[in-house]
Amino acid sequence: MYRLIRSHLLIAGTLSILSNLLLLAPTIYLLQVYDRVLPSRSMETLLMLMAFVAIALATQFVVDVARSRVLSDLARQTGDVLDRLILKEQIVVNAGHSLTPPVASPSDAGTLRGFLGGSGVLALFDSPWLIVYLIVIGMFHWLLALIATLSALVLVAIALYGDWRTKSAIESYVCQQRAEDARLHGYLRNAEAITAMGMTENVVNAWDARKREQMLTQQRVLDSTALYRDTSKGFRQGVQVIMMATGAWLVISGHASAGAMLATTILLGKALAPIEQLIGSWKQLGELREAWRRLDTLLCLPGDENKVELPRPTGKLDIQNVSYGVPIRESATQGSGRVLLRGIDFSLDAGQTLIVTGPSASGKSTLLRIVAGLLRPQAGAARLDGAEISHWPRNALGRHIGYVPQDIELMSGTIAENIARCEQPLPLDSSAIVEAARRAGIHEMILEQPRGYETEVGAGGQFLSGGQRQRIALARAPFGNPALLLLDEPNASLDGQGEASLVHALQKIKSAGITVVAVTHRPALLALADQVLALRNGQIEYFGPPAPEFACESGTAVREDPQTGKQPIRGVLPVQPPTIEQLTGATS
Ligand SMILES: Nc1ncnc2c1ncn2[C@@H]1O[C@H](COP(=O)(O)OP(=O)(O)OP(=O)(O)O)[C@@H](O)[C@H]1O
Repeated sequence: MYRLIRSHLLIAGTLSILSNLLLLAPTIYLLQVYDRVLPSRSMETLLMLMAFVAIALATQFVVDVARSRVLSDLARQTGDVLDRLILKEQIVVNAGHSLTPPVASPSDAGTLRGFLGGSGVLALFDSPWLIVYLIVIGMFHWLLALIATLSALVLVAIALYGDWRTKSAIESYVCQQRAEDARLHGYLRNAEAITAMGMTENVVNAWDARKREQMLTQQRVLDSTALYRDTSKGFRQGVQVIMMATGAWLVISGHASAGAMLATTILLGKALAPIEQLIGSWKQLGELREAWRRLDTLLCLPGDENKVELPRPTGKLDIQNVSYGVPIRESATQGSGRVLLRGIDFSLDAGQTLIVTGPSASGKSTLLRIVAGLLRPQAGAARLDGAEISHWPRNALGRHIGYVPQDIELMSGTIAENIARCEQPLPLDSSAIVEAARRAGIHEMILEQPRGYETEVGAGGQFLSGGQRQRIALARAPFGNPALLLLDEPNASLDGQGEASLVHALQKIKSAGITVVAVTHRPALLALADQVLALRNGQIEYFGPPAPEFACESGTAVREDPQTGKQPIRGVLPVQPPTIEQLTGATS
């Protein structure tokens, strides 16, 4: 983090030194008026002093404006860098279906931006000047310096005590706040079901109960901060009275001048002001500290910078003894967990089509996510053209992969933008977009939309039907000619006609030499299969070419039934008897 903001901070720090030096001018002016102008009654001296202080004040104004500009520029620049990183990390974490939330959230960048653009940062810059002011007070009289030092120590002690008392409360409510934000997001995603089933009141009540708890914690922090702020304010005013009284006593006993008495009282006020301001904004400082810690961790996360970009793969896939597990939700501890895939081992030549099937929750989508590089197996390796998938730079790998997830949500934007994978600006030559739509058999469907390819799909694609969303996702996947196409139940929302055009599209894709891995429960895609993989309980039950009984006729898988003749295969594909060890060498 420091590296990101160092240069701006150095400039702002230098300007702060200048500003604080210039801040001494009015005090010197006051001292001179009292101790020199009044006894000598010299108008020239007064005019000279006025000119001196006017120049100092004007310069200070310029320096302060410049310092604020530097800091607001820093807030904007840092925000830009962090916002990008945060969004990237959130996408990666969500794509990996991780139980651990993203390291940082957009509100962390907002907190930092707010702090850098506000008065809190100025108080931080000004507070070290306390020592300089104390030295200057000491130059007038040691007793005044002693009072000032003791009062500064008391204020610092109040600040540290306040920090100690509120730290854990701030941490806990920031944590609650993040969990609530995630929950709120979940409610909004499920708005349709919530409204349709009359769950709105229940959801709002549940949310309200949790929010109230969070608000109570926040209120405790605010109350304590207000208490420390008022205490420090009262204390500072009391100290100024004592300081003035001591100054007056020193003047009466001839140890100091009247000017020194006033000057030191004013200096003390200036010295303590930033500390008082910091105490008053302790809640924001606590939030900033939390945000800073998370942003720092985010910036330290390993990126793709050092990964070597490999040439375009041919699409040969080697899944070598892959096992994948997740920690148990309740304990969320590493070590003990649940195995979702165990000893998955198979290879697919470039250009081959693999149909993955198996009962619900057998691990099909999990396997697909591993092949897409979204999940990293704990054991074994998934390789694309011999290179471990996790070793690929994420963006480079993505260009070679077409992926249709099980739950399709399109991005806000036009149909064309969605097909072109949100490329900005859209390619000038839109023939690739139209070609992708034609290949998926949706060109005509798109032309029927109100604004054709320019039709807005709405948030998540809400203006389109489930089948339309699926077909646009199917056009997007092979856009850019990837080497590997991964489809998770691509025909789940399609009618007979849609399924037939999907089969047709996949035939074209297959003849273009693209490797395809498609998860399906339905037999229509079997006609395209070079290999079939059947999973059960996270293990391979069958891997090999479609067995003879999976014969396909007119795009429909059929099996010879001794009694009734050829019957279409329905539901889950029939699988070989479990010969897992022979087929995969997997150990359970
Ligand atoms: N992020 C996760 N954390 C914990 N468990 C998970 C996670 N993702 C998947 N699972 C579990 O892994 C198992 C396999 O899920 P997966 O989605 O791979 O099954 P599937 O075969 O694709 O099922 P379906 O055909 O119903 O889509 C399920 O029991 C699911 O609960």
